[in-house]
Amino acid sequence: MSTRTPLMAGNWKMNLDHQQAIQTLQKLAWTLKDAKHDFSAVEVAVLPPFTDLRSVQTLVDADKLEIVYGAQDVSAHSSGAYTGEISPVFLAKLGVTYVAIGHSERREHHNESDALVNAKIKSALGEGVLPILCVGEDVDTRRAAAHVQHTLLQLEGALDGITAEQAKTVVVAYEPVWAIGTGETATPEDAQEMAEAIRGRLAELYDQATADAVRVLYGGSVKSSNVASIMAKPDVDGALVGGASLDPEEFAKIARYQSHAVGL
Ligand SMILES: O=C[C@H](O)COP(=O)(O)O
Repeated sequence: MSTRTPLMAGNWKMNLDHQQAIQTLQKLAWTLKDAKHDFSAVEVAVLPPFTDLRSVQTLVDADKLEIVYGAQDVSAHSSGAYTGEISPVFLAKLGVTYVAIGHSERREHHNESDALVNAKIKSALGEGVLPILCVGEDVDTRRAAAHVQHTLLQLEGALDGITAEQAKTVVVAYEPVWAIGTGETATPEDAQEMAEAIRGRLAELYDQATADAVRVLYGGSVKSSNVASIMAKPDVDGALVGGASLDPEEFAKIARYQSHAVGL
C-alpha cells in the first residue's frame, strides 16, 4: 500500500487573468468545502499564470485555504540581466509550493532542452520550491515503440546531479504529448506502464526508498469521467490537469475521484 499522498494539480496554462483567477479559486474552494474534501487524503494545487500569483496568495492567506499553488515555469537563474524571466526567489516569496518544469509546451515552443530543465530543477530546489517535472513522448516516438526509452532519458537528464534527498521531493508528471488537449487519453495501462518504468529507473538511479517516495502523476485529457480508472493504477499518484482544471466544479470532481469511484 502506497504512503504517497495523491496530488491533483491544475495547470491553467495561459488562461484566466488575476480577477478570473480569484473567482475560479473561490469557486473551487467552496465546492471542495461543501464536499468536505480531506486535503490530507488528496492534495489539490493550482498552477496559474505568473501575473495571478499575488492575487492567489492573498486569497489563500485571507481565507486560510488548504489549496496550494504553483507556477508554470521558473528561471534557471536567481537574479540578474534575464529580461522576462522569473526568479525562484520571487516564487518562494509568493508562497509558491510547486513549479512545473519542462512542460512539453515549453520544450516545443521555447526549445527547452533537458540541460535547461535540469538547471531549472536545481534553481527551484535551491529556493525550496518543489518541481513538477514534466516528461513524455510525442506521437512518432510512441508509434516507434520508443516511448519508455525516450521518457526515461528525459528523466535522467532532468535529475542529473540531484541528490536522493532532493529527488524525493520532486513530482514527476508523465504527459504523452499526443494526449494533451486532444481529448485522447492514454489508457490506464499506458499510464501505469510509464509510471512503473519511471519508478524503476528512480530505484536504479537512487534507491528503492527514493523511488517509493516520488509521486508520479499522469497528464493528458484527464476528466472526472476517466480519472478514477487512471488513479486505480498502483504507480499513478495523481494528475496534472489542463483544460478540465479551468472549470472549478469539474476540477473539484477530479480531486474527489475517490467519492465518485464508489458512487457517492
Ligand atoms: O499540464 C497539463 C497537461 O498539458 C494536460 O492538458 P489537458 O488536460 O488539457 O490535456
